[in-house]
Amino acid sequence: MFDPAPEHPYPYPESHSPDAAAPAPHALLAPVLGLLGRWRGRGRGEYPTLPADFTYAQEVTFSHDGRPFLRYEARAWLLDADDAPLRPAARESGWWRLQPDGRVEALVTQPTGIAEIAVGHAADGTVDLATHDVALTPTAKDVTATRRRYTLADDGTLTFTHDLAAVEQPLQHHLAAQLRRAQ
Ligand code: HEM
Repeated sequence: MFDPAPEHPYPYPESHSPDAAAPAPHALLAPVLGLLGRWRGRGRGEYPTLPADFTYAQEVTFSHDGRPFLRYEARAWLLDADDAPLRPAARESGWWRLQPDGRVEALVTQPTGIAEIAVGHAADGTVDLATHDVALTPTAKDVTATRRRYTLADDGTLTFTHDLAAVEQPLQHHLAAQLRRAQ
């Protein structure tokens, strides 16, 4: 006989903001407290293998459940010249494991068959993550490295830049976006 589990005893959805009722953020999240929540904004992208630059919008969410890691989720969609949505673009999700001294270990997976492990540092409103390892499914594009930088400015703008080494190209600019808190 199936014995159903009791309802999940911990708050769901996970806490999005530092002042949410519960749970309290873990002390190791201190360097990334300013990122908690949902962000939305526009960006531009390019890569030497692509025929043209592109403009996109993106929504990014950082949440926590009281333990020393962030849940990370990002969804992008391409925009046409009139700001209208063209089609869904990259999405990814993962975990940022905060270590003492602001060190960060991140695990990020994408539906394009790419799983990244990145390491870096969070301090003073900036998070800088660079590839430690990449695993690819058999049909994924050949991504060898990335670098992701998030910078939170005093005016509340979160700037994101993403460098990419892939398809035999060296590490170089792929994306830059500016995000603001979304409701
Ligand atoms: C906001 C997030 C992103 C957007 C809007 C974006 C957009 C694009 C676009 C429009 C293309 C051209 C192909 C297509 O039309 O689908 C592309 C290609 C590509 N992107 Fe991104 N991308 C994003 C994030 C990423 C990330 C996180 C990675 C890898 C970690 C990545 C790796 C690649 C690769 C490998 C290609 C193929 C290049 C080629 O084969 O010539 N992208 N991206």
